[in-house]
Parts: sequence; structure tokens; C-alpha cells
Amino acid sequence: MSDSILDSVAGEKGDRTEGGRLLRRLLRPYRGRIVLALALLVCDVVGMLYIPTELSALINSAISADGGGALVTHGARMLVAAFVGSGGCVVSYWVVSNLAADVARDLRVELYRHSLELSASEFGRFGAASMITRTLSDVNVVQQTLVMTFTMAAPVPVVCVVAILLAFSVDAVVGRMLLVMTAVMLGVSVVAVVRSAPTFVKLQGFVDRMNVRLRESVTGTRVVRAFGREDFERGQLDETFQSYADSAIRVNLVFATADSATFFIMNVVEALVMWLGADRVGAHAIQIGSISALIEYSMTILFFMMMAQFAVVQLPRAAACLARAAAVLTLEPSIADPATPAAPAAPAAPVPATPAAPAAPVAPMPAAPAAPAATATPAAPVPAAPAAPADAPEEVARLDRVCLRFEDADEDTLRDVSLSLRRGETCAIIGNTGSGKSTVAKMLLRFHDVTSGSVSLLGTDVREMTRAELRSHIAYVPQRAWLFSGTIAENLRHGSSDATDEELWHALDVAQAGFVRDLPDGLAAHVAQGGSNFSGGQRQRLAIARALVRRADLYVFDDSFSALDFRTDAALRHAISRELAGSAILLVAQRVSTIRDAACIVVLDEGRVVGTGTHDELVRTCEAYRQIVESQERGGGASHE
Ligand SMILES: Nc1ncnc2c1ncn2[C@@H]1O[C@H](COP(=O)(O)OP(=O)(O)OP(=O)(O)O)[C@@H](O)[C@H]1O
Repeated sequence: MSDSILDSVAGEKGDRTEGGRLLRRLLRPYRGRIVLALALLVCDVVGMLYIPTELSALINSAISADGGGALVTHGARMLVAAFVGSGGCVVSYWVVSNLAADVARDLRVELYRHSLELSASEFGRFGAASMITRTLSDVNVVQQTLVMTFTMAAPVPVVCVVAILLAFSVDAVVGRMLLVMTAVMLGVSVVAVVRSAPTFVKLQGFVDRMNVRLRESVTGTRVVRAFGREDFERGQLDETFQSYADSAIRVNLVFATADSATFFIMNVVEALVMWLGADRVGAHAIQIGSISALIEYSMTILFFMMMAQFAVVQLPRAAACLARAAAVLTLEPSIADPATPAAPAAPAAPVPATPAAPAAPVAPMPAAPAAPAATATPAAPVPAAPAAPADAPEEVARLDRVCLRFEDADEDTLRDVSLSLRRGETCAIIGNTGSGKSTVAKMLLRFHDVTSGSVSLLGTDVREMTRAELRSHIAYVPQRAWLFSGTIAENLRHGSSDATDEELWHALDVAQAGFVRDLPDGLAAHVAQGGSNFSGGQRQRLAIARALVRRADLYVFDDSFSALDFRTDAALRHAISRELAGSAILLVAQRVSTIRDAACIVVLDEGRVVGTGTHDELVRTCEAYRQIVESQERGGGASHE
């Protein structure tokens, strides 16, 4: 695999400083716990090294027959040291584990909240799979590394200094030998870390890549099967898995070598200490019991240095993970709430309470009463939303000369789009695929901000109110009817959390979702992730019912009837027009039959309004609309009930 690919999976290197800044910010609230953990670790280390010191004194006392009193004193001191050491060890591990878990939780919460703030294009820079890796796997690495750094790496300087000082206090010659041994071990550790750290960083990039590929392959499994692309997909995944395995093996090889070197050095050092110790005993420089202490000091240094390698080598990987998290968190959302939000004007008339009406019989959707003076226009740009007569129904929402250009796009997706949505009226948008219909719907919810022009709700620019306030006035059925895993009732209550069962059943009836009544569990029926245990049409009706549960000023149906048969489509539109008589409705559709009874139809072509009027007016005056009608009549798509 080429270096450039390896580099690309290694993560956003430029953001390392941001990663460091992020870590400092995450640790700041836990300064007290960090100090406590470090103090406890010092107790652990000192206790651990004090035991062999006392043990050697005990042996020496026993040999020189100092009497039982000295033995008891040394034994008691060892007991105290054992309590202090193991107590410090247990409590410090507990404090550090909690600290790391809390930091990881904070980071996950921040990443999740921030990802919700990002617009679709901003989120798309990372993609769903990478965002999941960053929130779960990357944060896990940071959490583990924190634990390892505190428990394995942080004590090393204390261990080395205390052990070498103790060794010097026993005998300067052996102390010097331990000093040299520590330097050699440090060299081995540095080589191991330097050799394996970049691969560790790449490993995390591979985890991300595996996640992206696997998610795509699993989500699109039916497409893969339908087009017989199993071998190709398997090959792609195999390559990614193989790259990960190769890197993991490389890292393990370096560590296996470093470990064997460490164990070899341990044995050599043990032999050296014994040999040198015996020599020093022979020269009456030290007593025989001191040899055991010197061996313990050297073994403790070596053991901690070996453990520190595992922790230190994780640091670049954790730094890469932090950088990837920082890349998300430092991406300033382009859409934000204003500092001093304005409230939209109170609705002129309250939305009427829903009558518990039974599902309406199949009938064409009546044209809304008091339709505005919808002017059929020829295929020419529409300058502004048509001026309404004085007695026109209240304007709920308005797009005024809206232009939108997506980031990185060469041209505008919406060009001078003007639209007025009035209470009690259904306004429809039709146009060829990619003409910008869904984008108009999303502008109303402020999923995108205008490049120029304005969008307003109840007389207030949507940028001047909070998004929560804006969206509380709107019920939205997205083009892709997404349901959450849980029950039907839980899904419907996304529309309104305090809706009663009766209200849910009513919404289901209006949405023509009578099939729920046939389910053994009714409202408690299980919904699989994404609603995959329901058909496309059933999902659409459940998504519509979810929107209907909410009492809103504006209902936006984004191509929400496309999977319904014509009869259900007609029945649904009729029921909705009765149900939502007190609100404005925006209907985005591809099928002429779905929108032909709308009070006002807007025809979009390449992001531009090329016609506005009723169906009959547009058939007479709008070439683009006529073409759509004719193409659907030829294809049978416009069959009208
Ligand atoms: N987040 C985005 N970033 C960049 N371009 C986008 C984004 N969303 C939509 N577009 C582009 O904007 C154009 C209009 O898309 P939109 O979904 O509004 O079309 P549409 O008329 O609803 O199409 P369809 O009927 O196929 O759903 C398309 O060319 C699309 O590629």
C-alpha cells in the first residue's frame, strides 16, 4: 500500500495542536482528581519499593542475630508498606478509571451534540460512518490511553528516581550499574515506541476505513446482491481488513521484539546484580540481605519501563484520535441560533383542535377555500411572492427571492425562488428530479440558510428565531421516511411527546395507516431500525402520522406519497385537507395526480420558478408543467381517481 494512502488513513495531522487543546479543556474540570490519582500512585510506588528495603533489613538482622524485636519491627514496617502501596494502587486505579470514563463521556456528548448542530453538507464532510468511529472507537482509544498513561507511564520517573536512590543508599557501585541499565532500557523503549507509533496512528485510520466500507456494504447489501457485486465488495473489504491486519502484525512484531529484549535485559541484570552483589558482600561493602533489595529495585524499574512502552506507544494514536475529534468540534456550524432570538408573531387564529373524525372516504382533495389570486405565469423568473389580496388567509411562511448555493457548488441550486404559504391552503411544488423541490422544503426548516433573499415564518425571518422555536411551528415528513427502532407509539410520539393513545390512533387513521389496527400489538408493535420491518408505503404513512400528531402551523410533506397507490394517495390527501384546514400545507411531489387539486402549484426547473398557478392555469400557460403532465399521462403516472 502506498505511503499516500497510509498517510491519508493516519488522520488529520494538522489538527494535533487542536487535539492537545481539546485534551487540556477536557481534563480541566478534573484537576483535583488528577492530583489525587498522582499522589496515590506515588504511595503505590513508594510502598512497593519500601517492602524490599525492609525485607533486606530483616534478612540482614536475622543473619546478624539482632534479636526478635528487630524482626518484628521490620515485619510490621513491611505490612504498613504493603497496605500503603496496595491501597494507593487500588484507589488510584479506581480514581483514574473514573476520570477517564468521565472524560470520554464528556467528549462523546460534545461530539454528538456538535454533530447535531452541523448542516447536512457540514456533516457530509465527515460522513456518518466516520462520525460513528470518531464518537465511539476514537474516544475509546483516548479513554484507554488516559488509563494507561496514568497507571503505567506516569509512575515511571518516580520509580526510577526512588529505586536508583535506594540502590545508591545500599551501594554506589550497584547504584551506578542500575543507572546504566535504566539508560539502556530507556533506549530500547524509545526505539520500540518510535518504530511502532506511526503504525499505531495508521491503525486508527484503518478502523475508520473499515467502518466506512463495512457500513456501506452492509447497508447496500441488497444492491450488492442484485448486481452480483459480492466478489468485488468482498475484495474491497478483504483489502481493508488485510491492511489493518498487516499493520497490527507489524506493531505486534515490534513489541514482541521489545518485550523479549526487555526480558533478556531483566535476566542479565538479575545475574549482574547477583554477581556484583556477591562481589560487594565479599568485599564487606554490603550485607547479603541487601542483594535481594537490589534485585527488586532493578526488576521494578525494568517492569515499569516495559509497561510504560505500551502506554507511550498509544500516545500518538490517541493524539490522532483527539485531532479527529477536534476537527469535528472546531468546525463552526454555519447555521446557529441568534444571540437575541425573536419570537414569531402569534398565529392570527388558533389551530383548530382535531376532531376525532374517522378516516375520510376516497375523494379528490377539494381546492382550498379562499385561494389567493394565484397567477399563472409563463416560463420566466418569478421576481417575488405574489402579493396577496387584503382578505387573503394569514401568511404562515414565505420565501422571498431565495437563492441558495451549496458550499463547493459552482452554481446556485435555488435561484430567486419566491413562495407564499397561507393558512388553510395547500401549496404544491413540482419539477423534474434535482430541480430543488426538497431543498425548498428544507429551507423552511432552516436545514440550509439562504445565500441571498429571505425565508420567514409568521412574519419573522427564520434566522432571527431559535431553530427549536421555528421547528415547533412546523411538522415535517422527510422524503425518506425514517423510523426509529422501538414501538409505533414511540415513533409517533416524536411528533408530540404527550400525545394520548387516542390522538395517536386518530393520526394513524388520517394517515390511512389502518394496517396498524391489524397488528397484534397495535401501537406497541415493534419497529426495526429505520422501519425496515414495514413496506415503503407503510413507512411513509407512519411518518405522515408522526407529523400529524404534532399541532403545527405549517405541514411540509416532501414527496411523502410517492410509495402509495393512487387510491391511498387520494384518500390520504382528502383526509389531510380536512384535518389540517387550520394550517398551511406544502406538498412536494413528483406525481401530477398528487398535486393537481392544490390551491397553488409552483413549478421548479433547475432551481428556478417557471410557473405558479392552479393545475388548469398551468396547463394553459406553463410549458414545463405541460411537459410533466404529458409525460406522466403517456406513462400512466397522472391517472387521476
Ligand atoms: N447537502 C447538499 N450539498 C450539495 N448539494 C446538494 C445538497 N442537497 C441537495 N443538493 C443538490 O441540490 C440539487 C437539488 O436537490 P433536491 O433534493 O432539492 O432536488 P429535488 O427536486 O427534491 O429532487 P428529487 O425529486 O429527485 O428528490 C441537486 O442537484 C442536489 O445534488
